[in-house]
Amino acid sequence: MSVTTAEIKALLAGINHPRTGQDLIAEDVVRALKVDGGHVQLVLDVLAQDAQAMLPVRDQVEAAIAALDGVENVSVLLTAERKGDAPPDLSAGRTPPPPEQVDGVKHIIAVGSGKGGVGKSTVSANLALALADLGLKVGILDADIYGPSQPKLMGSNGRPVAMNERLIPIAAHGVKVMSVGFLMEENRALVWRGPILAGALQQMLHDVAWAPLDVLIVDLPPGTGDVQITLTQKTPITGAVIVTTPQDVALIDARRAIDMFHQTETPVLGLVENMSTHICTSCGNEDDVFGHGGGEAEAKVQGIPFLGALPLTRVLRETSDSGTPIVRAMPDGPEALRFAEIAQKLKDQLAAL
Ligand SMILES: Nc1ncnc2c1ncn2[C@@H]1O[C@H](COP(=O)(O)OP(=O)(O)OP(=O)(O)O)[C@@H](O)[C@H]1O
Repeated sequence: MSVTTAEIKALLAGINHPRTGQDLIAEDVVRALKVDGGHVQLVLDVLAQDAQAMLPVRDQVEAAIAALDGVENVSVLLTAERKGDAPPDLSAGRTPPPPEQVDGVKHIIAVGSGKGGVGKSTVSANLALALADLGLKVGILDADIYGPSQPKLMGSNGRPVAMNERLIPIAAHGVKVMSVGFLMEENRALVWRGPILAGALQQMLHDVAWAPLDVLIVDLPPGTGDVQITLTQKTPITGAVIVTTPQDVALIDARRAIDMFHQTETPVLGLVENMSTHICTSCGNEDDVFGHGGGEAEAKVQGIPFLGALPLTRVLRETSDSGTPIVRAMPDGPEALRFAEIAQKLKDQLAAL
């Protein structure tokens, strides 16, 4: 039997924070808890002053979860803001250094979402493959610190090797892949948030042998934090694609993400509504259970292009879990065709620039 989120939370409520003596749930340090069958993933996000003391707690949590019935593997990431790190400056009148071009990359498209779990990584991976199918040379940079999912989605477990002081991205399904997940493994005891993390992103842009690429898709973490802001300030981005689900709460967060891109003068290339409708596995019936259309309406209000809607289907999830995204696994299916349409719209936009 699979482990449940409630069991994990109960376990975390039995482990105390070393400084305050409160349990980890009460202390509110648990982030991004994900239970997917026997796979458990979570982040302990702590204050800088507690980082060292929390290292053994991270190990303790990992061991305790691993010992639960039904757990196949577990990943506990410890993150902290470094003391003295200045927050990114978004104030008007700032003079950020001029953005640095990424060698041999024509266009960078950032894929963002206001809210986690809306399918941003799934969309990034399939969009990258659909763009490659249109004849473009494509790369994916997975900058999602809280849950780097491209290695799993793209079925790429290889380790990038260095050549001439640059990391060679992993080739998967006809595109190049680099993930913060590949970097974390070496130093996974503690990941500093904030500028350190943003620095890792800069490294993945500039110290990776991407060239030649027509498009680099950057799969951003959800929300509007340091990574997103640093990327938009330090790198000339062609534009951003926002992924949302039709639910109101996701749309509110999508609006925030759009607003951040506007503030940083990053063009928004369009909005994708994911999990728009549900397609029944047995009968093929398309059902409006989530009230589809919210994304399209929001795009209209925001004055940005609506790129398309993707259904929620079991095969979409299964193909992602198996490491062969649906655009490759079922290239003639309805989902792949919708990704192809979205990719074509983006390609047309890029050509018109
Ligand atoms: N259209 C869809 N149909 C079915 N399952 C989907 C669909 N889109 C995404 N999923 C599933 O939903 C889960 C979350 O998707 P994904 O990891 O792409 O989201 P995310 O927004 O990148 O999440 P995070 O915030 O954790 O980075 C995954 O299990 C994925 O397979």
